[in-house]
Amino acid sequence: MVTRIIKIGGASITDKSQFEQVRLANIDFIVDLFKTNYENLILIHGAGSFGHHQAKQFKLNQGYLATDDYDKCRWGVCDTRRSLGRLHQYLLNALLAAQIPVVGVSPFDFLVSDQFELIEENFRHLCQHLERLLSYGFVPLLHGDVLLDKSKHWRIYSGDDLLLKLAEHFKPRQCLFLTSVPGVLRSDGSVIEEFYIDENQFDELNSQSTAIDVTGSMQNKVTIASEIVKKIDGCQVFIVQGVSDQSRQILSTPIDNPNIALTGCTRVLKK
Ligand SMILES: Nc1ncnc2c1ncn2[C@@H]1O[C@H](COP(=O)(O)OP(=O)(O)OP(=O)(O)O)[C@@H](O)[C@H]1O
Ligand SMILES: C=C(C)CCOP(=O)(O)O
Repeated sequence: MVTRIIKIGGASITDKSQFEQVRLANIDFIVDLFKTNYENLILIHGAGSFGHHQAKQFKLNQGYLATDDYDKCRWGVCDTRRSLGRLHQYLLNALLAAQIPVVGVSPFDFLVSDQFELIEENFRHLCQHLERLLSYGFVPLLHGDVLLDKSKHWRIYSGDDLLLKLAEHFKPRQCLFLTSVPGVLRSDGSVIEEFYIDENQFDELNSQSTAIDVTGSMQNKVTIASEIVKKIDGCQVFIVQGVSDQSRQILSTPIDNPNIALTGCTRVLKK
């Protein structure tokens, strides 16, 4: 049984406007949230400033295009994964220092797409591996990654997309997206506290869309969060600032409390 799946957004632990700039104090704050409730937990982290820059430079989310220099793009795959590995290491160090029995798991080692498509069969081995880790009491830490693709050589796979697939399989009680902003914001900057999937609209904030991102930023997050709410009955879904009182409150409230009511973050809901 999985209680929670949490995506630690790259924006919450790095400065995405800079190349490979980690925010160590933010990592410590977020790790502290899991110190006493890490049972049946799956963690995923995003790339932030460790990966999005290279992925954009080498256009990795388009796969390999015949017009591009193959060796250069292949190098981009290697460098993106090296960079992701650096951020992954920061998180592993902090989680282990907090006595959380974490082990790293890379989607690259398990998932191979075809024409960017991933089918259920692709996830079988990964999910079996995660089930075994969880049954032994480990906390798996996965991440957004580069995947190999049978037709296009490679693709980018967001931690948000991975969260949806794992949620479909494990049917957790709660999914959290920790990020750098309080939640889904309106164009005037106020937070949409209850985002109803069939009613609310997502407004892209132009002023905030300058950070480098190849996986769709908040818009993709809202789409994924909506899919989870649609597909998994009873799963609480929040988009919340990683370093905030709200994230602390959510993670210190027993999961069985159906009346968890918060201000200053977004809960994604269906009517
Ligand atoms: N309407 C909006 N509401 C909230 N954030 C928005 C909105 N429009 C754009 N954004 C941007 O989306 C960003 C969050 O998406 P992003 O994908 O960067 O988060 P993340 O998951 O934490 O990072 P990563 O993808 O690196 O893991 C915010 O930092 C904000 O700048
Ligand atoms: C290699 C990359 C850029 C993975 C992106 O994953 P995300 O930050 O979770 O969207």
